[in-house]
Order: sequence, then C-alpha cells, then structure tokens
Amino acid sequence: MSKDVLVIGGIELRSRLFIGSGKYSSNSLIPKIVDRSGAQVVTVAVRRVDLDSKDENMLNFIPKECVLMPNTSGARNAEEAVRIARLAKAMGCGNWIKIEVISDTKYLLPDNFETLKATEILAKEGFVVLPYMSPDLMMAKRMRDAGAAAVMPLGAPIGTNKGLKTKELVKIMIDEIDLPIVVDAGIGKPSEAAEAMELGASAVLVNTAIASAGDAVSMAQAFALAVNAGRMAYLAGTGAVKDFAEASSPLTGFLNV
Ligand SMILES: CC(=O)[C@@H](O)[C@H](O)COP(=O)(O)O
Repeated sequence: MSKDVLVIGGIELRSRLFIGSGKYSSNSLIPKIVDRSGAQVVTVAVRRVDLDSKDENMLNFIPKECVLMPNTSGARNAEEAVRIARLAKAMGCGNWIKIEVISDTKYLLPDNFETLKATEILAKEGFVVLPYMSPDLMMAKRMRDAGAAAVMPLGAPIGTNKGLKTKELVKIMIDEIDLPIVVDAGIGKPSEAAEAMELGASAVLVNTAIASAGDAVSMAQAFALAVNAGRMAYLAGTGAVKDFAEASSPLTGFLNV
C-alpha cells in the first residue's frame, strides 16, 4: 500500500486505531496496549488526570509520543464540556478534545445539540475538536461547519460490545461528509472494527472490547490487524454484491469435451 496517512488537526497518523485508557485491570497495562496496538491517539477522561498523584494520574501511563485526546466525559451540557476542555488545556493536555456530552444514564447516548454548541465554542478557541455523536448526517454537517476536525459517530452504546449497529447511518455520513469519520463506542470484536474500516471509516476508537478481553494485550494487537485489513480492503475496492449467482469459472466448453 502506498503512503496512507490520516491527517487530523495537522498531525499525520499512521495508525487508524484510537484507543481508550479506561477500565483496565491495571493502569500498568496501558503502555503495553499502546505498544501492541500501535495506536497513536489515546483518549483519557480529564477527571482521571490528577497531577498530584503519581499512581492515579492517567498521564503517567500514556507514552509521551502518543497524541493525547482528552475527553469531556462527565459533562452533561455544553457549558460543562467547555469548562472541562479548558481545564485539560490548562493542565498541559494539549489542544485536542473529544467532546462527550451525556445526560442519559441508561444508554449513555450523546446529546448532539449540546455537543454542537460546545464544538462551536471550542473550535473558535483553537481546539482540535472531535465530537462524539449519534450518527446523524445533518448534525454532522453542522459540526463540520462549526469547525470540527473529525466526527465520531457511535457504533453502539458505550461499553456494550454490540458492534456496528449503526452501519447504514454511518455509511451515509462517510459518503456525504468530507471530514474524517471515526467510529467510536460499542465495537466489540476485531471483525466489527474491520467492518467499519471496509465501509470507509477513517479510524475506529476502541476501549471496552480491549480492556475487557481475557488477554487485553493480544486483543489490542488483534484490533490493530483488523483495522489494517479493513482499511486495505476499502482501498482495494470490494466487489459488487449481486442478487443472483454467477459462476466463478466459465460454464462454456463442456459440450466439446
Ligand atoms: C474511552 C471512551 O472515550 C469511550 O467513552 C469510548 O466511547 C469507547 O467506547 P467503548 O468503550 O464502547 O469502546
């Protein structure tokens, strides 16, 4: 494959697997997960960054060469998300921000309207804004117009490992928006990550499926392989789906044998 890099916020990314840093049995696993997955972008909940604590501060476990993508998890409206984003920047977490605005505690579905408001404010302040959203074409266009650097539609509710349940809606976004589409949340298996990449997603973000695997480090590598395979298949161009059978070898010539 020729050079195939994803550019977000002016940064060239070779890996299209983004990972989360929550739910691991031990934080000391995180550097190994980063290493085996090859991930360059790591998201961290700002409320888990405690600069005063060596053991509890998540930043101590994320290799310095990674692109840090703090997220606003815990925010219930735009105002809280903006406050958390500014705090992250002041704490030295850089200028990337994954906006996560959630007030629904049962399904943890994002509030697209509040997310858009936060996107508008933070993009104007110079943040590289990646809004986590329910897949909706019109809303994604508004996020783009507001200055989002990428949009992150969910595959299924966070932490469910249910897979790419939103496939048709995500496909519409991929086809219609000229902005990186990062499928985030709910991806439960490497094959589902490959499915998203075959569809044309720019990247996938996975946390629970890796953190909850029997062997998280091996699962991280399995996801990396699947994301690469899916991307390669997308670039190769998958064959047409047909309604009727078509023989794989010519059926002519039998009568002359
Ligand atoms: C870590 C993070 O940002 C999650 O909120 C994210 O959406 C990933 O979801 P899964 O845990 O379902 O992979």
